Amino acid sequence: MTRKVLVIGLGLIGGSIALALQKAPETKIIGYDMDAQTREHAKTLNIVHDIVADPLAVAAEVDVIIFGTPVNATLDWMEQLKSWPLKNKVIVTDTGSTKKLIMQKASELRELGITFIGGHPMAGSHKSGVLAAKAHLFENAYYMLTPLAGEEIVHMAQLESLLKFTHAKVVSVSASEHDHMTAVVSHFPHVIAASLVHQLGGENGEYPMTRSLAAGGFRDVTRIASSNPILWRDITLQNREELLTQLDGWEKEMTRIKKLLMEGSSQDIENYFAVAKELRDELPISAGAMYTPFDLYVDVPDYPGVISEVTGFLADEAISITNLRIVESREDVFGILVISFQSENDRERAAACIQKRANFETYIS
Ligand SMILES: NC(=O)c1ccc[n+]([C@@H]2O[C@H](COP(=O)([O-])OP(=O)(O)OC[C@H]3O[C@@H](n4cnc5c(N)ncnc54)[C@H](O)[C@@H]3O)[C@@H](O)[C@H]2O)c1
Ligand SMILES: O=C(O)C(=O)C[C@]1(C(=O)O)C=C[C@@H](O)C=C1
Repeated sequence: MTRKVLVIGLGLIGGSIALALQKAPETKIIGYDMDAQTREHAKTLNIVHDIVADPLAVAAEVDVIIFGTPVNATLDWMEQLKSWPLKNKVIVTDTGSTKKLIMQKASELRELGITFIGGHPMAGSHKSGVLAAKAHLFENAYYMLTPLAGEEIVHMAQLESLLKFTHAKVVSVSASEHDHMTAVVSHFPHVIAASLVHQLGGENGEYPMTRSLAAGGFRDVTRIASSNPILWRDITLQNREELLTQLDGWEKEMTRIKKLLMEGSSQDIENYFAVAKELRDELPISAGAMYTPFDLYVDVPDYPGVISEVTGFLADEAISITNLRIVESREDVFGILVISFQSENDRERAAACIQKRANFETYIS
């Protein structure tokens, strides 16, 4: 029997989930977005199998509903769900970056016999919209589920059996743990990134050249400030308390730095950066769209043009690469070229292509 999945909100996240879940057997993905052009793109780019102009039209026949909408819009949809003619066994979930308010609303749905299990894939990008969607966006990323207390194991298993096609690492946490942890690693850094950009904006009058000098460091630290403001407005409103707690901690940290700058010895200052470096270097490797673990090591002989030769082979076979670097660890006539790919499949194709075309040895670290 075909399982029907309705995805509401077909932007970066909803579109990526829809693409990933197309790999699930006997599963039909139906999409809805409030934006007509997004619906059109989703259909022509085959992001969904079918598109509807009104989700209510298919509500009674779907087995799973996934919200890929900004978190305040998700709350509105959850309210509307209460009066929809849903299947008894429907499982409803979301992808939103905040969970406490959404799970409060989920308790109201439970009273009406509707199963809602909160979800949040910890991968994304500053890009938004359906055109940025990618099937592999969640590969190896954490995917947090926030079930209500006492959620039936069979419901969890049903949802996980579908989400496994995202190739994410599914974990369960409570809604309040979720909102605390994401405030630390995602929501508050977002506020800081935006504040740094505002601070740069303040330089425009007297030092207009400053913005032209914003190179790697500033760009790395502020990339996320280019995200969709509506998304972040909603996240901030829903996780305001945790953000205020983070802000208190940040103010204390800034006071510590101020004291360090005014009174600290050069050793104190060095220690401050050394401890930060150690903590940062120990972070587990990130997954998701920006960082992929799909590196291929290639032993390449040291002659001019060898790198463009290798990348040319890959281009000939339409294998896209996400990053490229050379490891300078040896001094003999070979070097190690490290090429990153978006997926396991791309890496396997690349290894086969390089071995066939150049017979350079390839290996995975
Ligand atoms: N961007 C990220 O990095 C990221 C990562 C993980 C989770 N999330 C969460 O995923 C959700 C979607 O984020 P996104 O990055 O895909 O945003 P997006 O802006 O790319 O897409 C949102 C989509 O929802 C549609 N939409 C907005 N309001 C709607 C409504 N009321 N009804 C139907 N459609 C509506 C928009 O037209 C758009 O297509 C958010 O809840 C966000 O918190 C985002
Ligand atoms: O990589 C980015 O651009 C993101 O902002 C992704 C990011 C994050 O902060 O890590 C943003 C919001 C999400 O809810 C999950 C992931």
